[in-house]
Amino acid sequence: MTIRKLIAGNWKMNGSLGMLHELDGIAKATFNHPELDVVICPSFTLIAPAIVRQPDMTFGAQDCHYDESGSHTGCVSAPMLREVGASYVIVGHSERRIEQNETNEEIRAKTTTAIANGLVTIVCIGESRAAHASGQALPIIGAQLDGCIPPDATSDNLVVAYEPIWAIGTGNTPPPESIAEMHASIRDRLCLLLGSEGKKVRILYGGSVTGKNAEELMAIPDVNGTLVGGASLTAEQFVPIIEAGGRLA
Ligand SMILES: O=C[C@H](O)COP(=O)(O)O
Repeated sequence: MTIRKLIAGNWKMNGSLGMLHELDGIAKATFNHPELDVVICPSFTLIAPAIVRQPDMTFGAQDCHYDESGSHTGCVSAPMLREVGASYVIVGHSERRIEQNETNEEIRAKTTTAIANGLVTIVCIGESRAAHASGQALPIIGAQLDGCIPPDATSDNLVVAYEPIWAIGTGNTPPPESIAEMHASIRDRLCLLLGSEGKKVRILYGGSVTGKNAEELMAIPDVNGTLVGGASLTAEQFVPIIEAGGRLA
């Protein structure tokens, strides 16, 4: 089965109005590769201006609340994201799990609300360096999937991103055979949780993806794209990743 690849850029708490010109080169590469999906997830404040700059590109957010509205100072809801034109949302990124103490239960609630509001939801999972070193990665990933994935999610509205925490922003990536083992295990779990839909859900790899390693990483079985942090911030670094995806599509 061929699964359409997704290249997602997570700008994290970076970027500014003055940097949106980077989207021009990214858009050009995106439109040259209609066989791929490309999404940029800037900060909340940049989503609307990014859409004004490149109205034909796809944009997402980096989080949303599990309630649709209410007394949650400083938070942003899924309907608000849809209203400004976001199509995707990332939930459960390890930086939020660690800094905001987000639990699997909250992440599942956010995923349910995001999907109900028409957002394609990228659920992040990944093990710590300590868990990796002690051989606990597989059970931890399994528990995160069991805890975070709503039972009625489908391949149209759910994406899973495997990001080993120790690979994020470090320049280190796991060996290809280890990524292959992890993605195969995630695929098996998704099939258990979602039945035949689990066979089609896109599983992204994230953690120190660059233009140099993207093709090798996306050639690994069951790696259906990438979630890119640092290298998504400029066209110079992100376009080669889009082109790598295009060569494999
Ligand atoms: O969401 C993106 C990931 O945390 C990866 O970040 P990175 O590409 O800077 O390692």
